Amino acid sequence: MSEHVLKVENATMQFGGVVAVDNMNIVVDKGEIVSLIGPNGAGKTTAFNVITGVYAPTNGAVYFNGKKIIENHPQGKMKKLYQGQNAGKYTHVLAPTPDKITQLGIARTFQNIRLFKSQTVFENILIAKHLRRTSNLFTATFHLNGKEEQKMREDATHLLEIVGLKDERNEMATSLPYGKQRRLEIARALATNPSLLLLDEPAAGMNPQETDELTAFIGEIRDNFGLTIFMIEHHMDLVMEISDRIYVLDFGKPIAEGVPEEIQNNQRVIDAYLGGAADE
Ligand SMILES: Nc1ncnc2c1ncn2[C@@H]1O[C@H](COP(=O)(O)OP(=O)(O)OP(=O)(O)O)[C@@H](O)[C@H]1O
Repeated sequence: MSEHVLKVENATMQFGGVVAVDNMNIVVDKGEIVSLIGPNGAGKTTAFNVITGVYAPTNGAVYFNGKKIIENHPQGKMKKLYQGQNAGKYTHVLAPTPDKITQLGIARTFQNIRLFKSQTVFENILIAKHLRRTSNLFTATFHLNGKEEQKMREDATHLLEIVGLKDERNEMATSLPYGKQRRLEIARALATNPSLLLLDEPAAGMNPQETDELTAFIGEIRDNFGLTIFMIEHHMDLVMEISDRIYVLDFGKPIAEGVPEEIQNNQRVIDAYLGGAADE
């Protein structure tokens, strides 16, 4: 039986009194584009932060290609609170750092663009390629023989061609128009050779034309790079057009899962989200 590329099991993330993610179960299969939607503050980014090792979950586990990569079980008083959810299933804490997650083959973009600001387009890609080899930014640029370095440069050039940024290669990353900065950020994530790509609101701040281009671009990179994509997005046109399946979060809990048509017609979703919070 083939394993899910991503499986989130009973994940709970609590910050003091706020339960940002509440016993969440999600699976994403190979080659799928799956979206995570929900009103502001529903817990979507927190879910990404759990999957990418930014936060160790209060409870639960994350599997990547069938291998458990993250798990936690509550201690002390919390143990009693979460006992019902996993009944002693988890035996130890496994909390890899984000760079270890990247090295496993999971890449991510952020709600706010995070490019290396004082570097060119090409350098942004090259640094990301080095980071796949080592998590240390300083050693990343050393310890390579000429051949390896040459290969990385060729790969970076090739990647810029594929994503349509080769003409901008020597421009400063931050001088690019907004839509292209987003594209560069995705390209930089691709430079780490992921098999799973997490996109956090890739269309945030984009105009309709940029959003249309991005929609096509996400489909293209899924096909060209054999990717599995898990995406948070508020632009419903993009979500409905491109998603194979959609999960809806409300107050940290998944309230629905299904293909776009099912989600559009789900009364609970309409009540919780589409009726009020959608921005389109
Ligand atoms: N580090 C943190 N410390 C305390 N509370 C947090 C932290 N991160 C998130 N939260 C809270 O968790 C809840 C979920 O936030 P989160 O950012 O995950 O929602 P979201 O669905 O991504 O929202 P948006 O669509 O606005 O980006 C919110 O109530 C938020 O205030």
